[in-house]
Formats: sequence, structure tokens, C-alpha cells
Amino acid sequence: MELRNRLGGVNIYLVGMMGSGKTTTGKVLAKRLGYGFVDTDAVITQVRQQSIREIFAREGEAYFRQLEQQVLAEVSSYHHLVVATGGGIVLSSLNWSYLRHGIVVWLHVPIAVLCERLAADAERPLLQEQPLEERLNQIMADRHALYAQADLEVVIRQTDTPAKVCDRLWEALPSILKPIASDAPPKEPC
Ligand SMILES: Nc1ncnc2c1ncn2[C@@H]1O[C@H](COP(=O)(O)OP(=O)(O)OP(=O)(O)O)[C@@H](O)[C@H]1O
Ligand SMILES: O=C(O)C1=C[C@@H](O)[C@@H](O)[C@H](O)C1
Ligand SMILES: [Mg+2]
Repeated sequence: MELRNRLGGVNIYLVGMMGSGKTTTGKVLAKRLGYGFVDTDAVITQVRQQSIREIFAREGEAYFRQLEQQVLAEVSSYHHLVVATGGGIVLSSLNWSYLRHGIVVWLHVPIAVLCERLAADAERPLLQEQPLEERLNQIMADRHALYAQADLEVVIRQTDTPAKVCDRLWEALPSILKPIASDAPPKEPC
């Protein structure tokens, strides 16, 4: 059976560190699956008409996390979506109760690759005050065990393009879906 049909409309939530490619890969995956695409960060910036950097600076991180939770709660009532989450979505246990309605995929990218991707970043508020590699290592140490609660981990190499990441995810997804009837061993006669 085709993977899209096997998914039965269940949402796919991409989690992972800033720069791991949740937004970039999510768009490619949604197109391939014929799913809609939602980016929780983008919804927040659209609704608030402010950048994430501005929301953190003016209202603080805790307020941003509340908005993120509201958006996730809303999104989880829909189906047939690929959802690019914010990197910190895994921090709240209530968020996990929404994420668990779907399939959670961790895009696990080595810190060295994240550093290359984010070296020139001036927008991500949590990365502005410390040397980048040190800060990313610290955030990863705090969150590693949370990301590891995902249903599926895709370990990404430096040379993996977004299309390649999708290929790898596509190949891995069946391993966490219920076996289809044709895959099941034939029943023994009684
Ligand atoms: N597989 C990839 N290969 C090369 N560059 C990539 C890949 N995936 C993403 N990028 C680049 O890395 C940067 C960060 O990607 P993206 O914004 O998709 O990350 P994110 O996980 O959504 O981050 P955030 O948590 O901050 O929203 C972008 O410049 C993007 O073009
Ligand atoms: O990892 C994080 O905590 C964040 C990641 C981004 O997606 C944004 O949600 C924001 O910059 C915070
Ligand atoms: Mg993103």
C-alpha cells in the first residue's frame, strides 16, 4: 500500500534543533506526501505581526512559549499536515500530548553542521549572546533526551540535501507503522 494511504492522514511533526531543517525539509516532505504544510514559528509571526526576535525581546520567551502551545493545540486538531515545529516545542510536557496525536520525527543534525548553517544568523534570539558552537552544545545537552522521545530519529549527514533527508525519512517511516495485511506472515491452519 502507498505510504500516504498507510499514514491515514495522521500529521507528521518535525522536531529538532534550530537549523536542523524542519522548515526546509517539511515543505519538501509535504509536497511529496500531498499533505498541507504548517510552520508553527511562521504562524506565530503572522498572527502577531512581529518577528520571533521581536517577540522574545518585547514579551519574553515564556510568552512566546504560550503562543507556541496555543498554535500547536490548534494545529493538532487538523489532519494531513506536515508540521515544522519550533526547536523548543519539546520543552513542554503538555506539547507532547498534542505531538503524540501524530508521528514525531527528530531531524538529528550534528552540531558542526548546525554551526555552518547558522553562522550568519541574526534572527534566532537564543543564539545571539554566546559563541555559537558553545550555545548549541548547551541547548542540545538540555534537550537531547526530549528529542530522543520522538517516534523516529533521522540522523542527517552534512551532504544530505533536503530531498535526501526526505528520502531517508520516507524509507524509515514504514518501520514505525502497523504492518499491512500483505506483510503479515500467513496464518497457520488450526
Ligand atoms: N538538508 C539541508 N542541507 C543544507 N542546508 C539546509 C538543509 N536543511 C536546511 N538547510 C539550511 O539551514 C538553514 C536552517 O534551516 P531551517 O530554517 O529549515 O531550520 P529549522 O529547523 O526550521 O530552524 P528553526 O528551529 O530555527 O525554525 C536554512 O538556511 C536552510 O536553507
Ligand atoms: O530552539 C528554540 O528554542 C527555538 C527555535 C526556533 O524554531 C524558534 O521557535 C525560536 O527561535 C526558539
Ligand atoms: Mg523553522
